[in-house]
Amino acid sequence: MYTLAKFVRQCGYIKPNFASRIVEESLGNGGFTRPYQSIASQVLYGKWNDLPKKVQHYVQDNVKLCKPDTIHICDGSDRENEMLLYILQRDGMIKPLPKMDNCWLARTDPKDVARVESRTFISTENMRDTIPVVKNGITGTLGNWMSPDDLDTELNMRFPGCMKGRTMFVIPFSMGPVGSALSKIGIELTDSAYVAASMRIMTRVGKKVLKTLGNGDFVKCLHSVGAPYPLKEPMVSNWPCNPKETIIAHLPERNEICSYGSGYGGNSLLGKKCFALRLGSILGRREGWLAEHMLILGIENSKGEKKYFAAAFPSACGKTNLAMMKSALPDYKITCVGDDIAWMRFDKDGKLRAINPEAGFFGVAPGTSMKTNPMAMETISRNTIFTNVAETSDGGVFWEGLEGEVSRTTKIKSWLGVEDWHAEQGKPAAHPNSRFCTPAAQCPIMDERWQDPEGVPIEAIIFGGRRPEGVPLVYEAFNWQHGVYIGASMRSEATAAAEHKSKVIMHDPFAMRPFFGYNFGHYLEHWLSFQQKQDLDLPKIYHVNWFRKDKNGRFMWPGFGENSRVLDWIFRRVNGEDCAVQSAIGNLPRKGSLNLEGLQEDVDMDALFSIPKEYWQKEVKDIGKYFDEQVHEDLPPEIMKELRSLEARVNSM
Ligand SMILES: Nc1nc2c(ncn2[C@@H]2O[C@H](COP(=O)(O)OP(=O)(O)OP(=O)(O)O)[C@@H](O)[C@H]2O)c(=O)[nH]1
Ligand SMILES: O=C([O-])CC(=O)C(=O)O
Ligand SMILES: [Mn+2]
Repeated sequence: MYTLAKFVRQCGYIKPNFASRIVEESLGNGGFTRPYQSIASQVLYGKWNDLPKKVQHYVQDNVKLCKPDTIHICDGSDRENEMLLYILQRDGMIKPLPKMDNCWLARTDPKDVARVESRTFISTENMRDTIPVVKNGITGTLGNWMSPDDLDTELNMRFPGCMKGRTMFVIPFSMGPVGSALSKIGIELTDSAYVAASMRIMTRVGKKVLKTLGNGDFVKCLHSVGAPYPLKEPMVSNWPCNPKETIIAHLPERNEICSYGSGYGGNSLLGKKCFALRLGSILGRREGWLAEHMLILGIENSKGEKKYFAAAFPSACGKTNLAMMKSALPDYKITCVGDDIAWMRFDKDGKLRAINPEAGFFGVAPGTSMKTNPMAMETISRNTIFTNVAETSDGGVFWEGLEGEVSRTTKIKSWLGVEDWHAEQGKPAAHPNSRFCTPAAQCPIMDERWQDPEGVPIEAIIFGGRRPEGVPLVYEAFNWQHGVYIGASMRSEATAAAEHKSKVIMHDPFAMRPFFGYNFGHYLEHWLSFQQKQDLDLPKIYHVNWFRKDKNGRFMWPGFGENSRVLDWIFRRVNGEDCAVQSAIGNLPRKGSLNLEGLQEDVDMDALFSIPKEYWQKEVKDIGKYFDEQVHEDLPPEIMKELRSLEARVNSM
């Protein structure tokens, strides 16, 4: 009988820990590197000659450097996916979830669960290209710069021989629909089958990409878990990584990304944050477009009138949930174009057009339920890789927020492997940054134009964050420049998406603080530049806050599907409806203009929309200090002008 196991064996895949040993035995030379034969003979899967010359050179250079035992050239086929999953399962990195359809659970080393911002660097000749020059004596918080020489030293300490005993996967991928003028191609080299299987979901992978690429240029993405054989330390949860040596490096001048030591998605799926946001934002500035940490949604009313909005909220602050919400207002239908990243460009008619460069969702699991996000629940019911969630005794998944949706008799095993987990034990069942990785095409409300190579026209841009105090549910910018100021002054409670202590209120301008590819001051100039251009249809700009809390620490607004009430108000504003009143901070909904029909919960609207004067005076002061210290001389004067006008308006409240 022809089995997958047999096929995998025939291809020559051996367990990584045995690979080097076998090479060692067969060579009888103490296990040092295998004598250099031809690179083609190292290829277990795929054809070396199918690779364009430039790609061959890139692979060749890095095979010499990283010394993998074998090479796999990804073609994106279903059969390949079965192999990847088989290998991952065999190596104990994932296990099947039999209650679901082709779903898998990965548990990481608990030291490798989130993005590591402190180890993320951008390297350019000129420091000021990358980060603002901060005020004397202040530590910068708007990105980490490293000189190319220093970075080379860091990389040379890590990459040589880093893939020994492992297979190198060569992943040709397209960010954006293959062949669209707005899309870009990358090649990721990785020694992680988990990354290969996830990239297949998150991006468009395969032969078509190579064909489109031809001998053109691509973004070079090198990734290693940093755990060559023989291992220096035993693996935890069969999850290879190297947290002590982790580094995520960007070399925009060489169109290159090098990530070492972490297998976690945000650090290892290099098409996402590293390429689509950090390098993307640099390209955007150079070429006159925008790469943003934004969801894209479609909203259609009962008259068949349709608009598209983009929204930037920091990590784990509600993009996925807004992008695929089920509207509480029966008059509206929401459709999803993307949940995390938007590439946007003004077209020849002056309309801002957006594409979602991704093909999947790498979404936060906790909090997702039939009640809060039924569309996500449907999406993740099949072909999904879960990471660091808890599992149920009947072969399903569990996380905080699903309490009402599992039967009382099922037992729960926590993400750390604690059997018979109970909430009373005081630790969460799932890691707060546990994620699902799932194909976008499976979402029942994908917009009919989500893969449109032209992109969709954006009519409103929404900023927001977790603001427990002082910030109303929604307000509207007076104009583009004021809107850019609002984006620049964004703040939010830290979340588990990165290594920061959660609940601290952090500045997170444009929800891009961890993702700026270049100097934030220059980024602001780029945004402001659009108001000088003739005949652009500039979208209206808003700020929302679903996370205001009352005295008892409870959310004042029910959120999720009820957020459609805010989208409705924005929709009508974009249509020019007179339903706003001016306030010191922006335009607020006129009393009674927010549609509250059918709202089940009692909401104290006055409290939800209040703008406490002292709070805002402090806010203005904090933001002024932040700009002065962190952006300093790189702050465009227009932004300071906006801050001063806000201050004057707040003082005269
Ligand atoms: N209270 C409340 N919580 C929300 C709301 N929307 C989302 N959340 C919760 O916030 C958390 C993160 O939400 P996501 O939508 O996954 O965040 P995201 O912005 O897509 O995050 P990244 O993928 O990290 O960029 C989840 O636990 C959600 O359940 C809301 O309207 N109200
Ligand atoms: O990159 C990640 O790990 C997931 C994500 O969307 C974010 O953190 O904003
Ligand atoms: Mn994100």
